[in-house]
Amino acid sequence: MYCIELKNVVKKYGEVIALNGVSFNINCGEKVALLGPNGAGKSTILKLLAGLLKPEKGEVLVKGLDPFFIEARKIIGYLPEDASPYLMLNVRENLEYIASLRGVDKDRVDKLLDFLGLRQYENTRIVYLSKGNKQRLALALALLHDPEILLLDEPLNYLDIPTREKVISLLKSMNSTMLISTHIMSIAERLVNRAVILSNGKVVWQDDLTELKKSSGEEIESLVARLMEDVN
Ligand SMILES: Nc1ncnc2c1ncn2[C@@H]1O[C@H](COP(=O)(O)OP(=O)(O)OP(=O)(O)O)[C@@H](O)[C@H]1O
Repeated sequence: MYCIELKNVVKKYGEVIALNGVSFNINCGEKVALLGPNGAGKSTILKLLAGLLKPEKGEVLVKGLDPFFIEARKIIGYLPEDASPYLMLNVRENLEYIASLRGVDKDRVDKLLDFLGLRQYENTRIVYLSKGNKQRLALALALLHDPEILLLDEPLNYLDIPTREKVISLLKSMNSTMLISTHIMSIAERLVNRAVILSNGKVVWQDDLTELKKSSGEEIESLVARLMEDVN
């Protein structure tokens, strides 16, 4: 069984066709980058997999389950593009609240506070956090239950360089199945083995990034840009 499966998925927002027959699979334990120009449909795919949207047509499965099911939600960690934790709570309260819902030990909250450099902000309300620190908290919330399946929308947005490096090492060390949407190719190259490239709501290319680089000899950034443009 695949850990992530999309079969001929069509998703519309009113008249806008965001996804037009998208199919791809991800094996359990695999780390895959979701690449594509602005508006290609990357965030929509992650929202469908997180159970926040339903497709008009086709099937979206997480370990064979509809992501709307509680059993699926338990094993998913989702970092939205512009995460909005509970604004009236402070950093620790946000983490402890989600930890209690997920049945996670409070030690894990402390570990993540330290790892992500949030200790000094633990009593700060979200409205007073910088964008980077809000992103650190959003990452902590997605990672809290050590999820089997991680859906990350631009995980390194707003983070400073040392924190980026820490997060990259952490993600690399995890055994979770990951689907990571990013515009930063160097990060995709360091984190994943395979990429799925979307354009205009369709998969236009998917394969092993190392093989692609080897076979073309071109810099990966320009190669991927060309793959995206060829179909526009
Ligand atoms: N809530 C919405 N209402 C209407 N249209 C939407 C909505 N959300 C997304 N869209 C449209 O759906 C398409 C896909 O959007 P999506 O956010 O999935 O793209 P993306 O690849 O994540 O883009 P980006 O790289 O710019 O974040 C775009 O045409 C976008 O304008």
